[in-house]
Amino acid sequence: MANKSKFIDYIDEALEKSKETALSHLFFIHQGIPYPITMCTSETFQALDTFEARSDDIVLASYPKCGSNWILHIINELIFAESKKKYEYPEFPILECGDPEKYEILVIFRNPKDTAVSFFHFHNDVPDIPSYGSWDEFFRQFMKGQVSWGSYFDFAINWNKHLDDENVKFILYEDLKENLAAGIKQIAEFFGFSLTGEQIQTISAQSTFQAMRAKSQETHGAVGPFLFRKGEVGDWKNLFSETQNQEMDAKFKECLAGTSLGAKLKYESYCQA
Ligand SMILES: Nc1ncnc2c1ncn2[C@@H]1O[C@H](COP(=O)(O)OS(=O)(=O)O)[C@@H](OP(=O)(O)O)[C@H]1O
Repeated sequence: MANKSKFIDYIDEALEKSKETALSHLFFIHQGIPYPITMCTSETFQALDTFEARSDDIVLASYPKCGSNWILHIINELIFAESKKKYEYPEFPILECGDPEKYEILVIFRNPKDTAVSFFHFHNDVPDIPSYGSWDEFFRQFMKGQVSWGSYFDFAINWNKHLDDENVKFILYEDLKENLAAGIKQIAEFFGFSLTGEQIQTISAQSTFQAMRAKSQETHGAVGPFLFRKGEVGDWKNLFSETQNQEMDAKFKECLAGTSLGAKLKYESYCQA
């Protein structure tokens, strides 16, 4: 994250607002989806209606807690390796709308159980962000899609329609964990960056959870160590009850069984093993 001060200023401001916000007052609804009033405004959505992308823009789509900061870091390193230019964010780099046809889009997914657990910890660990009464309460809201940025499953159902589009590249968090260098190579190839094996190895070393967590205060400010919390696959086993497992398994089946995305998420390996 190059232009750190603006990036961190934005996060700090959102945290400052969160301090005075009760969970029951956290959301405003835009087109049926809850967004946190501490980070999004209806004016931003309105302004984005007339947003025009440049043909070489890169767009990343992610449900919260699926690894968006991980991918942003990798993209920055790839751009730096290719062009020797450190990308400077003029603003906080999250766009909520726009015409996806104009971009090459990376979409990162993570299994829904670990995503929910990461999301719960973020709310309840960061002192200034409104907490849920318990994991069970968060789980109920997550399953109803009544959390910030709405339903994981609706997000997944919508992206399932676009996975095979030419301008879309799917990345799975768990695959990246399994083989970071291979994932970085695929991302580089998708964007047409021609890097040496050595450059890919260097970026891999800088993109491990430990390396990013060590720099998290510098890159993300006070929230850094909470954002880069654990970075593991299977942490859901520490919180999910048997009933919650069954409920999530049934929801996955209902929404994604037999779909292209359903297969790509490797649910049996990461959520049932
Ligand atoms: N390098 C690397 N390796 C492995 N895992 C990583 C990495 N970087 C971020 N993470 C984990 O991604 C989770 C946060 O996701 P996001 O960055 O999408 O969060 S946010 O929605 O922008 O708040 C959060 O997951 P949990 O640790 O399970 O909470 C981060 O730790």
